[in-house]
Amino acid sequence: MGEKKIPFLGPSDRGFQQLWDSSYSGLVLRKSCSLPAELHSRVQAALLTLRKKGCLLKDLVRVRDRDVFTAVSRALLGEPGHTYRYLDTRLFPEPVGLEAQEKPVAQLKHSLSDYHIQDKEELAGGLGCSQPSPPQVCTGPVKFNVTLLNYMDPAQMSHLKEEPYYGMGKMAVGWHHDENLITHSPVAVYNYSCHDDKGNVEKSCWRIGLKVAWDIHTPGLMLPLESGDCYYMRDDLNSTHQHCVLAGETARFSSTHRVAECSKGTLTYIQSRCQEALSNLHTDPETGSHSLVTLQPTALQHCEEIHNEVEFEWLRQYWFQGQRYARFCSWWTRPMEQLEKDWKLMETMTMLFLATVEEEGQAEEGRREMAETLLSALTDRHQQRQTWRDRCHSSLAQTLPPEEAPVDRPFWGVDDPGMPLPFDLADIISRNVETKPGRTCLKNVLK
Ligand SMILES: O=C(O)CCC(=O)C(=O)O
Ligand SMILES: [Fe+2]
Repeated sequence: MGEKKIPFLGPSDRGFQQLWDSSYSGLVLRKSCSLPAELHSRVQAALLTLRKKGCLLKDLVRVRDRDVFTAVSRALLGEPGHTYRYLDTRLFPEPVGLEAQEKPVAQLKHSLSDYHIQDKEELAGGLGCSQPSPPQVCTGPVKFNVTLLNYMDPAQMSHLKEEPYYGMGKMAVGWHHDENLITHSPVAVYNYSCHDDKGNVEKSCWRIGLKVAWDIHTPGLMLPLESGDCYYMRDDLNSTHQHCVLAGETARFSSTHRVAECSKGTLTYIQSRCQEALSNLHTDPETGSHSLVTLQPTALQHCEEIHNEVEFEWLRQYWFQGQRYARFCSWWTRPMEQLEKDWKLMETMTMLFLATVEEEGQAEEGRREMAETLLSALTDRHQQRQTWRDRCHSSLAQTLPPEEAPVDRPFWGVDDPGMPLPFDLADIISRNVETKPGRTCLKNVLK
């Protein structure tokens, strides 16, 4: 309040184009008229159908250790088994049942992929439809692998934050860099403002705000969007700049296309990690009893890391988003069951590991290291379980209808005979950091 704002320029300001060229050259606008009318109508119909089917939901994300609902409602479309992670939330795209709606969006994606302008001169032409020159195809084809759809109706929002630094107006999405992308991933965004009447004054239409990161001298840039317009963030624009979305007066969809960094974000990846860990578990074919193949500290550490990864990056992430996909007959149901089975075997592995470390009268080499490894993995697990419990039971989470409410899973009671270790690891941790005479405890080992 009363603070001095940094200037920003819009299209009607002098020096706008010059500022764009000099400080925002990775931003490219592609006017609505450059896409076929038929594609517009198919994509827009698909977006409206997704809204009608209730596929677009607000995410309960985490920003600076606090839970918040996104102001926009979202849906992730993507290749089966691929996920997209942002704001401590892993989104699991749901291909089943949405296919009819996905097709036009996939078509849009291809169309946006093909269009990769080399010539920045295009920009000037791009602002009007007068220059029909076909866009140049870029150096290499872009393969967008995730599409994040956004939707917001400002009329339904009781409160939207004011853009704080420049005074650009109300924000639907605050300043951010897009996360979890490959380096220099282009981001292509299709803008569909419902019932957009042309000739809108700047204030009432949807706009994009851009700023140079860590810079309070370069003026910000404000780009108004008409329905059907697309914009691209190219080169390193997403990492060197931040962007925000400024709300107009109408309901509005955006279809955002990106190249996610998914080396650790696919179902195949986590399944193979689980296999790696489980290769250290031997099951006696006669008795069915379990034992660890190797007690090498590095191998055990590796297993405990995978254990935490599958529990916190997959199982809890998935269940935290509740049953929201269940009504579309989730593609993820079976894979998640299998991951949970694998995870449960890893609980057995940790139990065996713990038993070895706590066993009396053993003086193996590497025991100290084993003890340290175990204690650090368990402490991490314990803290992360607590964080997920808190997230699941937060007051915001309570406001969700039952079918969307977060589920704290896996969870089990103190004396669940089916589980090798307790859910709450506090006792194990504390008994192993306390000195207890006559027992070989981690604390003793660590001395
Ligand atoms: O809706 C837009 O134009 C962009 C939204 C955005 O920045 C995002 O989803 O990351
Ligand atoms: Fe973004």
